[in-house]
Amino acid sequence: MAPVRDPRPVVISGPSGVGKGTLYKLLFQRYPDTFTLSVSHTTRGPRPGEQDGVDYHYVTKEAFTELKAKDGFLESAQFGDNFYGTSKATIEEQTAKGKTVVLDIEVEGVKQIRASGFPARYVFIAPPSEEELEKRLRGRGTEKEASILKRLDQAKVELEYSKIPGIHDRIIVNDDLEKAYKELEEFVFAEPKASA
Ligand SMILES: Nc1ncnc2c1ncn2[C@@H]1O[C@H](COP(=O)(O)OP(=O)(O)OP(=O)(O)O)[C@@H](O)[C@H]1O
Repeated sequence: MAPVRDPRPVVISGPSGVGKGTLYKLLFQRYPDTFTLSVSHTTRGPRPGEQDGVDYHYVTKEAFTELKAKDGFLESAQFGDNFYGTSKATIEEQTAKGKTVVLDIEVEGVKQIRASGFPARYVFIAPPSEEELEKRLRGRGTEKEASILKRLDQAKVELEYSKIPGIHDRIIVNDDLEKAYKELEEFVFAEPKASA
């Protein structure tokens, strides 16, 4: 098992359909004991087949609000009636077990983590083009038309944000999958920079 030399969690962002999940799942497959995906808190109920502590930490609205008031979340968001968040304690526990935590986060979450000053490293996965992104989203076959259009709109916001210098430590264009994967692998195993 190749050791990760930089203990900071890896924050992966990028537009929906760009291939983030595909890329980090490859990393998990090839290094099963090294990485772990951050488990978020949510106030929504578990769906059939989902497991507490594996898919999410399922909590009540009261518990969520209390943790948020105590500054317990690295980032949090509301979708519909439900709250979602990444707890600092969860990341610290997973890191203490010797795992490198991977966070799959949308742009608002990236801004919040940046603002919190929590040590992390940031990688953005970019599509080769907006046309290719649309093709992948449609090709995946998981989304209805309205959802595809919403995701493409959001993609424009994410791509604009990624152009601001200094936000991400690395931008990887996911054109050829194996090539993009190699770049991700190289990034996660890199020596920490002296300034980091
Ligand atoms: N380099 C690539 N070339 C071609 N197709 C790809 C490439 N990478 C991923 N794909 C395909 O693009 C689709 C979207 O990938 P994936 O589900 O990993 O995206 P995602 O960024 O995790 O999306 P979301 O944020 O919505 O979960 C999948 O069908 C995947 O197989």
